[in-house]
Amino acid sequence: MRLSLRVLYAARGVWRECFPLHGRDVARWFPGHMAKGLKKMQSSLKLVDCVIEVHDARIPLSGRNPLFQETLGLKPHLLVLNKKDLADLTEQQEIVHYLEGNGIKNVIFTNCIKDENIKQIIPKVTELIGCSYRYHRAENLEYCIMVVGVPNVGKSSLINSLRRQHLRTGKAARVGGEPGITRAVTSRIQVCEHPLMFLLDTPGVLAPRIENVETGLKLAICGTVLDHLVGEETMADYLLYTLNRHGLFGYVQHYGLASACDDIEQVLKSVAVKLGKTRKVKVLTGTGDVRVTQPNYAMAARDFLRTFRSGLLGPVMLDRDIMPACC
Ligand SMILES: Nc1nc2c(ncn2[C@@H]2O[C@H](COP(=O)(O)OP(=O)(O)OP(=O)(O)O)[C@@H](O)[C@H]2O)c(=O)[nH]1
Repeated sequence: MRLSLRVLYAARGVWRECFPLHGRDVARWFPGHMAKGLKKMQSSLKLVDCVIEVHDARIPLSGRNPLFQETLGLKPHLLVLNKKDLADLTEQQEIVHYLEGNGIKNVIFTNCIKDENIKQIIPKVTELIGCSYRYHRAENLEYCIMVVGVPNVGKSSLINSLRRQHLRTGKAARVGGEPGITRAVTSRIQVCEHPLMFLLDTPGVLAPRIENVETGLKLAICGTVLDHLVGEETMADYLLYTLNRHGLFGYVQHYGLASACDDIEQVLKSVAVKLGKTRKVKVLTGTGDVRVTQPNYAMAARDFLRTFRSGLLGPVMLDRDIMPACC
């Protein structure tokens, strides 16, 4: 829900201009152990004709792992921006232009839950392979594609969606709401008969160094890192900051709040009360212990994030702040 211009105007200056980042150690959220996954991918690369990189359409310009390009970059590359149902793609053309300017020429926006645009993938991949030199694989009539990406962006869902569309068959790759469901580079999974095409699913691999804390927070609210590593209340605060700045006030209606607000404590308190998520805590007073009822902020933060991730607060473009005005 977008509020009327009058209300938005009245609220101008109320929202925070920037998110306080002090003291947040992004390195702790993204431990460097993921290099192992990348090494495995490299060793399978000689079997591969094309790399499909899946990323979250809500963050099309940030949070991708630059090592994919550096280490797997010799192969034809298709960027699939998935979860388009959750993304505000009003500026899709500008995004595509910007990516093109950065050397990413092949981009498809998908929704793997509803199989949207999935049928464009195999023809595109076939075309890319057709234009490339396949080295020792030139005689081989079957294609092998590696699917890479940061955790939880929908790599396994994409494989399952391709199989539904081209083979009319069910699930082959495990899907989950948390990052880290795929643990190893899998054996080949067939996704198409004509041309005969196989995919390798791979574990999600984050960049060893995230460029800045704000990118880290965007990746976190999109669910690419385990929530407890960042802290649900910090993430809820960043989400609130973003929604307000973008004029997305769906949360006010969703939780029946009196008005939009930029104070996370206030919002979580109202959410907790609304959801009946309170808890009794013991307080030591001068006359002894008393039990008081307090809002359960942690449960409220969890619900706020879950609601956002399921799309109930409306589509969002988290990279709007870094899109150059002219792109
Ligand atoms: N709304 C929406 N959700 C999606 C879409 N594609 C996948 N999901 C959900 O995103 C979550 C992660 O999907 P997976 O396919 O397991 O992601 P992954 O990249 O293989 O995850 P890892 O194994 O952790 O690397 C699941 O809850 C999916 O149902 C989509 O297009 N739209």
